[in-house]
Amino acid sequence: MISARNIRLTLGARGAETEILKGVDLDIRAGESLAILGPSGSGKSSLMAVLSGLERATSGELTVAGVDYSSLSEDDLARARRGKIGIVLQAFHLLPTMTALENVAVPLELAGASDAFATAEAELMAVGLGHRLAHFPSQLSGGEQQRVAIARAVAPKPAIIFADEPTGNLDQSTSAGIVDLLFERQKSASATLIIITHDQTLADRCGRIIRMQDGTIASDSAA
Ligand SMILES: Nc1ncnc2c1ncn2[C@@H]1O[C@H](COP(=O)(O)OP(=O)(O)OP(=O)(O)O)[C@@H](O)[C@H]1O
Repeated sequence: MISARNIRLTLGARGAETEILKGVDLDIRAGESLAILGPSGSGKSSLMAVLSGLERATSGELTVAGVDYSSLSEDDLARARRGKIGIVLQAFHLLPTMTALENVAVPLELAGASDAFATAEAELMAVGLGHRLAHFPSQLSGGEQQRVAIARAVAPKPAIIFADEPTGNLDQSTSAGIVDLLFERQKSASATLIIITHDQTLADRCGRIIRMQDGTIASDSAA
């Protein structure tokens, strides 16, 4: 599903560049669940940004879901990503002026789905929010907002779901429910799941754990 060879990422102004990813090699099979662990600043979010097509690698080869990302422009990357990749972030990034239903349905509609609202409603029911469709983000708890974000990420039936610290802003019992949901939705969509986390218990639920250290993969093992 993902094949990365010698991925390097350098960011910053000329003369003050920082090499953030220093030659990452990684293969991820379809349907795998993978946790990315590592100290703050080791490059986890940067690796996710490159693998999900949000950021272009400075050099290296990258194939995602059969598409050669290394040769695509930023615009083509955005097109390649659409519908194929779902992203869940720590800060839920819901649009405050839209209801829960609209937050899930509108991106589907923009992507051309004819049954966007029906699909969005079904996804929100699946994450236990059938009774909160007309609520705005400010009227939802943190855990509920993250459920909406998961429904939004999964609704287009992406091949890959990325989650960056999906429970970082939630208390422990809410987190457990969110993690259950992520794995359940992954199974139901037969998607590949890649989670960045500092939580060893969450990592242990993934089939595979990689550890980043200073822009490289320091270890890669079955959980
Ligand atoms: N635009 C940028 N320009 C220069 N350096 C950057 C830029 N973005 C990130 N960095 C640096 O790249 C390094 C890796 O950052 P990254 O966010 O990928 O780490 P991380 O492992 O996800 O950390 P955390 O666990 O704290 O989120 C950090 O040292 C960061 O300061």
